[in-house]
Amino acid sequence: GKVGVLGCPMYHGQTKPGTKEGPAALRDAGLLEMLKDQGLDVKDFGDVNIPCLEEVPLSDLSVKNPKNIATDVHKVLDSGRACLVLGGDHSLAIGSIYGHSLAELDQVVVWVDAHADINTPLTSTSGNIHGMPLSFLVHELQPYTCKLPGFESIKPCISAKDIVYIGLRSVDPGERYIIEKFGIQSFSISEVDKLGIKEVVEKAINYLDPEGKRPIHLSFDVDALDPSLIPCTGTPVLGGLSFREGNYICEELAATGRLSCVDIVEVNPTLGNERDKEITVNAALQIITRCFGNRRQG
Ligand SMILES: N[C@](CCCC[B-](O)(O)O)(CCN1CCCCC1)C(=O)O
Ligand SMILES: [Mn+2]
Ligand SMILES: [Mn+2]
Ligand SMILES: [Mn+2]
Repeated sequence: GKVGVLGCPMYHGQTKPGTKEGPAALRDAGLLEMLKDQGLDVKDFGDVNIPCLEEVPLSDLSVKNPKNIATDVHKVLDSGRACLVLGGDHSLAIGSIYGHSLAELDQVVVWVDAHADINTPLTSTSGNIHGMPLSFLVHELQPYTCKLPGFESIKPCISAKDIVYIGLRSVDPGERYIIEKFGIQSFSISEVDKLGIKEVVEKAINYLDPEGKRPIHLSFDVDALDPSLIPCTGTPVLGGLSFREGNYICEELAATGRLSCVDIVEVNPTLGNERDKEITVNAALQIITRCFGNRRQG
């Protein structure tokens, strides 16, 4: 398989700037070599240009950010490669999902996360954009939200029925209302406990794409995994997916042969000591290799 790797050192979606070190931490730990060692044709497209907040007024900045990300993701996909986006905080998904829609109109989205990330600017209690990305992208939500200055270039591009959540365990009241109102399919951690990860993944894929022909966008927030596996992330929530469950999800999505774009987000190497960083980066690297065909059978 052919993979294009895009670093996206986004940190403006939340208050802990260390997420801008995420791409470097994954590359420095040997990500590209690992992917090549499993037989992939890997091309590194470098980092998206994320202008730093200080100099650029927010309005220009947000126009540029999602646009840069969307443009670069579109370019990777149009080069015939699957796109691997290394975050950076989860606000980057505004750009990566929009960019995916420029290359493939009928993508479906698997959102693996402890959080729903679908607050609108009006329902958010934190004001952090990494808690809102889906609200900019979902057609049905547009009458209920507001356009942030500078986000004009981002058009909603997915429908509520094209999203499935896996791993939810920290959902805000406004998000719960939105999920119920638009019938967004979600498998929370309690459903993972009840059904088991095999049935959750089967149901998720069959719900999104029963005919098995639509490109899949996996937006994987590492905080979906248990904090013991990912000590270096900004918004940890106890009782997450096990390492095996996380690996299984990615192996099964890769096995469809339609995994077109993968975001790996919210690695923040500055949170925790050297050992914590090593644990976090190693877990993230394993997850990434499963997205591109490497299965645990050895
Ligand atoms: N829902 C939160 C967290 C978003 C996490 C973003 B992700 O998934 O990309 O890491 C949290 C809201 N917060 C929860 C505790 C009580 C105060 C509000 C928010 O800030 O909107
Ligand atoms: Mn195109
Ligand atoms: Mn999260
Ligand atoms: Mn997230």
